[in-house]
Amino acid sequence: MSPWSAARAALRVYAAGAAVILAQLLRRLLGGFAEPVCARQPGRVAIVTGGTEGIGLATCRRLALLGMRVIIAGNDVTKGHQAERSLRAETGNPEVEFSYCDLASMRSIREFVLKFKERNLPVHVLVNNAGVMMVPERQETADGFEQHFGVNYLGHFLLTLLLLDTLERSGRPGAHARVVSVSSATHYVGELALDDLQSRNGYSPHAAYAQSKLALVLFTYHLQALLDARGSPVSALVADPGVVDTALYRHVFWGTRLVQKLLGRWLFKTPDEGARTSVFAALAPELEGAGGRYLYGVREARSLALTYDRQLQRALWAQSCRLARVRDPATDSIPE
Ligand SMILES: NC(=O)c1ccc[n+]([C@@H]2O[C@H](COP(=O)([O-])OP(=O)(O)OC[C@H]3O[C@@H](n4cnc5c(N)ncnc54)[C@H](O)[C@@H]3O)[C@@H](O)[C@H]2O)c1
Repeated sequence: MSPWSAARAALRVYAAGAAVILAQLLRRLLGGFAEPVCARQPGRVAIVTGGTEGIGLATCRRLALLGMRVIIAGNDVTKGHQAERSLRAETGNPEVEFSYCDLASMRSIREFVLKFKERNLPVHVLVNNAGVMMVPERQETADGFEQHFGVNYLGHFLLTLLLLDTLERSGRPGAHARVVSVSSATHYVGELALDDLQSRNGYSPHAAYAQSKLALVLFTYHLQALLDARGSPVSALVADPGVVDTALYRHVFWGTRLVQKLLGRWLFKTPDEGARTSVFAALAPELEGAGGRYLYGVREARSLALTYDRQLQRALWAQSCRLARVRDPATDSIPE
């Protein structure tokens, strides 16, 4: 990627963020962010990746308050156990637990799933929430994938496919299991470099983040098409939380961090406000059986036109199966 393309990607990402911030400010002035209305969920099970802090932790809190068994899947053991303890105490729900899962390692993801499956528990909700943003220098995961692509997208791709049989057994007509993938408005300015998904030909932290979030949308729509073809009682949805005051911004331009520090309480959503979209996607009764949607706040929105391109969805899906060395559920084989 040329320096010019990298600068253009950065400008586009900051412009997308600024547009969301303005819309949020307006919404706050007009009365705030709507609450999803969801029934209690006793006996139901959720897995939330990156549930140790930020939006993920707030999502776990809301799900635990509704009586779900919540599995916090994360790569930080100390924060994981802290989150487990504090959520149990805050919500009075003893069925909150931490389980180690490093999305930057295919082996760790496989071990997490194996351990989970040994318990014969159902999964009614999988929230693919964990993420990294704008890692300044190009870094690779344990398996040699660019960090944003590997953690934000491919790790979740593998996790979802490995849990798909359990999700399919856990859902039923009228009460679909749900896969919620947390994307972002930056997907609107993202580009998918199918010939260079790992950013080997030049690295831009902004382009790499936006690409990973775009990939999650393409993945969700293809997954839904596959689920529809199989008649599976599982829905796949995208949640866009807005601009939220979390530690995700640790690597952004210092000016943005200053705005976050000084004006965050007005311009940014709180983690709990950000989590409402994930919880809406995971549980709202009005979304029953209505997968393949992009949700912003508690409403459906259109994603980037490119995300509806079936051919692009298929091409990314096939490459992802190859890279993650996982069987395509449609053909039960790893594509060539
Ligand atoms: N904060 C925002 O404004 C915003 C906007 C749009 C989308 N999002 C998305 O929301 C999601 C949550 O972000 P956040 O704002 O709460 O950020 P955060 O930094 O507070 O939380 C990110 C979580 O991901 C986990 N994580 C990171 N690397 C991991 C790995 N290798 N394995 C397992 N877990 C890992 C972290 O431990 C943490 O729990 C991300 O996918 C992010 O892209 C956030």
